[in-house]
Amino acid sequence: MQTLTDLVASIRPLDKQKMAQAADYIESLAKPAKSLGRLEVMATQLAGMRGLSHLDNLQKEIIVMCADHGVFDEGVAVTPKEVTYIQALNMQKGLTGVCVLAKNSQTSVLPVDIGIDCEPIADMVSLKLARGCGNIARGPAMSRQDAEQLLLASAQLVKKRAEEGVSIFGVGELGIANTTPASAMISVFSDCDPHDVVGIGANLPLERLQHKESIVRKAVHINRPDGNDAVDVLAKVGGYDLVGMTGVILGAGACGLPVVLDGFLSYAAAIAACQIAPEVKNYCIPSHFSAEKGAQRALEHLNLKPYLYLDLRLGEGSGAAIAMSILSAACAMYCHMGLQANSGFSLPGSPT
Ligand SMILES: Cc1cc2ncn([C@H]3O[C@H](COP(=O)(O)O)[C@@H](O)[C@H]3O)c2cc1C
Ligand SMILES: O=C(O)c1cccnc1
Repeated sequence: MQTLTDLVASIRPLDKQKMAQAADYIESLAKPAKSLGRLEVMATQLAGMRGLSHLDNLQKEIIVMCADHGVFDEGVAVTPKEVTYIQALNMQKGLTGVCVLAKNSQTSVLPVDIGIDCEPIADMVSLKLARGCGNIARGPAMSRQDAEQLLLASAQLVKKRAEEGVSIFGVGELGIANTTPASAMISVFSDCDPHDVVGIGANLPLERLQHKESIVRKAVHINRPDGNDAVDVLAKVGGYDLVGMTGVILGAGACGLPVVLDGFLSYAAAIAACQIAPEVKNYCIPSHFSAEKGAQRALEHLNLKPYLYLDLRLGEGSGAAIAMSILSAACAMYCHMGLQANSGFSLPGSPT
């Protein structure tokens, strides 16, 4: 994976033949046809991924990209900036929301310092180029070169973890103020006014929402990102964590492995990833419908239908952690259910 072009080229289409075989096999299980609904669709999708030779004993991991944002200085978040660092330490201790939910679904969590405004953190994977990205209300978040370097480094990390046995990835993030750049990215990609996508993030008081909208508008106006060039959008109005998430999504696709999305921030990253490499969409598994205002618009743009409606708006990968149990359920169905033939009956398929 030397260049972004190589990375994109290594994302292959799903294997249609294997998917057809899997669909036939699922039809032969001891149940009415299609009665396990979207679990069947999910198992069929997974069966088409070249990185999964069978759907048994899958090792699940959520990579949590942690970084700070210069735009924090514009008063777009109520949380103290140090909370990014403090919560990153809590990730290591297993104390965050994503950690407990991931533990509950037998999933590991890998926090990555991709630009927290702090000294190096002992025993934490680091891809850090700088302590926080630029303030997008005054200039670009980072150079295009830095964005490309971080995309490749994040994809490389996924490849390494896949070689070490991880077979299902999830994406998460931590970065106080990051709903501001994510809103900017989504408004550029879906060509809509910031008013339609800017939400309260981590509880910004409603009376400050207009200010946050105006900062997003200013960021887009000053940087003039090209909505048809996702790397330009990431570099100009994104952030290190959002670039890292995009790299994780592309990296999973390049390994032929599924990547479970999380909430609002992951939607922004997934839109960027799908624009860079449209084929990667087949490897994306949506998890939940975020309660952040712009979620609907982002998911419509992605054309993905979430599995869970839980009013989550935490981030970190918390929704991905819960959805890992759904992936395990789809695999359990596929690998362990009895067959109609072995049970002495045969049912007609359901009408399509
Ligand atoms: C304690 C705490 C833990 C979090 N974990 C994730 N987020 C989430 O909220 C932040 C984005 O919201 P905003 O743009 O309004 O700052 C990100 O860190 C995101 O991961 C948290 C936020 C807080 C306060
Ligand atoms: O949807 C999310 O993931 C989200 C929403 C608000 C704040 N942080 C994350």
